[in-house]
Amino acid sequence: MKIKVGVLGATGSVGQRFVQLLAEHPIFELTALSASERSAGKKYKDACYWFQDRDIPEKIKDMVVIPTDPKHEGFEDVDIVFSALPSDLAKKFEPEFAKEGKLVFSNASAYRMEEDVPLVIPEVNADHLELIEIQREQRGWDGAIITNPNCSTICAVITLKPIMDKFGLESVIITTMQAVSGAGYNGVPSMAILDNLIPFIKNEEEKMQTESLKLLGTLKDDKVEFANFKISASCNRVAVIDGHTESIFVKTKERAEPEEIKEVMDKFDPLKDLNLPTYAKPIVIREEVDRPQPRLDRNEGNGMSIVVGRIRKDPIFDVKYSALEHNTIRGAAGASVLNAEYFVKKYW
Ligand SMILES: NC(=O)C1=CN([C@@H]2O[C@H](COP(=O)(O)OP(=O)(O)OC[C@H]3O[C@@H](n4cnc5c(N)ncnc54)[C@H](OP(=O)(O)O)[C@@H]3O)[C@@H](O)[C@H]2O)C=CC1
Ligand SMILES: N[C@@H](CC(=O)OP(=O)(O)O)C(=O)O
Repeated sequence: MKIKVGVLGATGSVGQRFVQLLAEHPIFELTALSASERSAGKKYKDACYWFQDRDIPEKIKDMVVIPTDPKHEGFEDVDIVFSALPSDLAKKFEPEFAKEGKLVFSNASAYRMEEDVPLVIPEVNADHLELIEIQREQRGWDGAIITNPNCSTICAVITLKPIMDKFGLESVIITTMQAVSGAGYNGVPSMAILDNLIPFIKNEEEKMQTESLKLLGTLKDDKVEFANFKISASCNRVAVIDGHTESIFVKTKERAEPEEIKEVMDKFDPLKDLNLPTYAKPIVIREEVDRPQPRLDRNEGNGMSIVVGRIRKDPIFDVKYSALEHNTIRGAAGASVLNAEYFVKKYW
């Protein structure tokens, strides 16, 4: 018997990726698609401006969009909802679903930094899911809110985790080159980005500099002690449709040669024996001098692998490398679905 699930904000850019990942899922049955009142009552294919590279899954096309209301009949037998809502709407709606006993796996930033809310990448800090019991006690609800991080943070932190475990981290500097899909379908006007680059993404650097320390922190006495390495991010929007590229500079506590960094990254695969449907090897190393590239590498592991290349000595830090992530799959919808798959495997 599959677990019935819904998507909140199903017609948006991240919502469409959730629909793609969940339409034919072996564990989850997608039975509820919600959006705003202006979409409610319409068939999904009529409510949504679909812009993904494959057509709307056949079984989804004629599903009727429902209001984002946990008391609506369409949610009555749904156990898990995936939230693709913008942060301000997530702040309002997600607790309503948790109060109704639903598990909310959210891509939105609204609750990520709350002390009792797990901010999770299952390969990195799955034990933080234990915060759910604290959350339930403190907030008095039977459901829970579980969040995945900001897309650019996911990319960097997955590559930093094996380095931190083996060599420790002193300082990290990250420069991002982020795809326009990160801002949603209408986020960046074509006239603003064609033949251009924008050295600003609102709140992005702050998110990377805080979420990374929570993710790589330690769960102790029912709260997360943040990691204490220094981290600085510089975020840019570039004329790429999908795929965030990051230049990452690392100063380790113990000396580390590029070959040693490559080895720990390549071996990093803590979920490999769990048979999670959305799982892919978290880090794939490319040896070519000019990789990774978004157009060539973003679909590695069906968009769930981080592709790393150019691991090399740095004259100021210890090592530097390039990392690439599919920002709407590994960086958003895929991150939430993997969190839910891991939760079901371990706690259901
Ligand atoms: N990691 C990444 O690369 C990306 C992350 N994001 C993040 O994901 C989130 C969603 O972004 P995105 O998909 O672009 O957002 P969109 O604006 O494309 O979609 C927003 C969704 O929310 C729904 N909505 C709007 N108003 C209401 C309302 N009043 N009540 C209920 N539902 C409502 C919309 O429904 P309707 O169609 O009816 O208006 C739509 O389904 C954001 O937090 C964003 O920061 C976004 C893009 C990519
Ligand atoms: N802010 C990222 C997308 C993202 O991950 O946003 P959020 O942190 O709200 O999920 C971008 O624009 O590329």
